[in-house]
Amino acid sequence: MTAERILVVGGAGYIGAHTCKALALAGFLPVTYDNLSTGHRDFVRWGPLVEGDIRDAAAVAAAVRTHGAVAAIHFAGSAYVGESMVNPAKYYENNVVGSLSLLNGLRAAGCDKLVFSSTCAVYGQPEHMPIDESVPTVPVNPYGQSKRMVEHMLADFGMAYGLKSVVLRYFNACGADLAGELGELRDPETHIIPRALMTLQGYIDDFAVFGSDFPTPDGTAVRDYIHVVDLADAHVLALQRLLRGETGGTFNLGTGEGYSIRQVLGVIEDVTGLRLPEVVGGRRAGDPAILVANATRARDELGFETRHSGLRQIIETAWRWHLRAHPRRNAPVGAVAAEVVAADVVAADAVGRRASR
Ligand SMILES: NC(=O)c1ccc[n+]([C@@H]2O[C@H](COP(=O)([O-])OP(=O)(O)OC[C@H]3O[C@@H](n4cnc5c(N)ncnc54)[C@H](O)[C@@H]3O)[C@@H](O)[C@H]2O)c1
Ligand SMILES: O=c1ccn([C@@H]2O[C@H](COP(=O)(O)OP(=O)(O)O[C@H]3O[C@H](CO)[C@@H](O)[C@H](O)[C@H]3O)[C@@H](O)[C@H]2O)c(=O)[nH]1
Repeated sequence: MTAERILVVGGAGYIGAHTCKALALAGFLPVTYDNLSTGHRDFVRWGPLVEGDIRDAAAVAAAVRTHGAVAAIHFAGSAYVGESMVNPAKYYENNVVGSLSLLNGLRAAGCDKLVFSSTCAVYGQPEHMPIDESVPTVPVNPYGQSKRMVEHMLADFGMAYGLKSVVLRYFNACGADLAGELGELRDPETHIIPRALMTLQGYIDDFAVFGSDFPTPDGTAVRDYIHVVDLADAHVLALQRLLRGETGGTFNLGTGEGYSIRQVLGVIEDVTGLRLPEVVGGRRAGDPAILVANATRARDELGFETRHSGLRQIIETAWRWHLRAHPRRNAPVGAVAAEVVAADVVAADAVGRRASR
């Protein structure tokens, strides 16, 4: 029996590539459609790569037809909260205009099933935690706003054209492939866990905690960190639901546990045995104080469970990946993507940086 083909849009990126691996393990053939703007050619290992942009609807339609894709998963977009505050045009262009074009391309080719990467940033800063899917969406940054607009588009396309979609609102994706094959690799890197680890490796010298005056127990922002392998598995469950002909829906994906930045950095120091600089800067514009998921609906309706999202396992897998992916101190991060080797060079280096505790 030939494997069903799934168009994985943005499949060369961090979460997309982990999902391609999970799809392959579940018996699907992932066909990655990506413009490689932030993705990596060498992350595409479980199926073919079609190089293309979501803003090219004809190319999307051609990719669906050529490969016979029965459904699509849409990861492509711009995803930095801070950047969206200073360059909202990029977010409305790539995330909103791009998604509209993608939907038109899928429709033209008769592909009527879609799983969409949304975010807890659609909620803004709700008053009560944890956040379930019925909480009103009041985004506080253009990134979250752009994702919410796409969610509306999906609902309208569902009613008018019969598109069946599952919206997955992830909280903070983190960690790395358990076998060390994939991980976070961005240039520039803005996310807290990889930035802290790269600081310990000597790649980043301006690491700071952004804000210590939030209304949280220790004053630093609280997030719900979910392992990327758990997220990848959730996409397979969502896809299978659509392929069974069941209705779509909107689901939070998180653990229900919130950790402050200080707590995260404490576990990082514990796992690595290294000390981070204690620098506190101002708040980053657009950052909510606390975001923690109520993911009961995903558990009850998708059968979703987190299996790898303990904070320690998240950091252990991320650290292992960083030791392999960034073997050369001061090398541009993107440039070493293809040379995921020589872990012991950095391991030895890291031992040299070990500070007394
Ligand atoms: N990382 C997180 O914590 C997180 C949390 C919630 C939601 N999300 C969402 O999940 C998705 C994936 O995030 P990620 O962290 O893997 O990011 P990523 O940047 O690693 O992946 C995005 C991928 O999309 C591709 N892409 C971007 N614009 C494109 C375009 N116009 N045409 C074709 N391909 C394009 C990139 O090359 C890249 O491979 C994003 O939509 C993001 O908003 C991420
Ligand atoms: O060097 C750093 C980097 C980040 N932070 C803080 O750490 C927290 C988490 O930041 P980050 O890791 O950048 O994640 P978020 O801003 O929460 O955004 C991520 O998580 C969102 C869901 O919360 C997703 O939608 C986004 O795509 C994804 O980038 C925030 O308070 C940041 O200000 C620091 O203090 N120092």
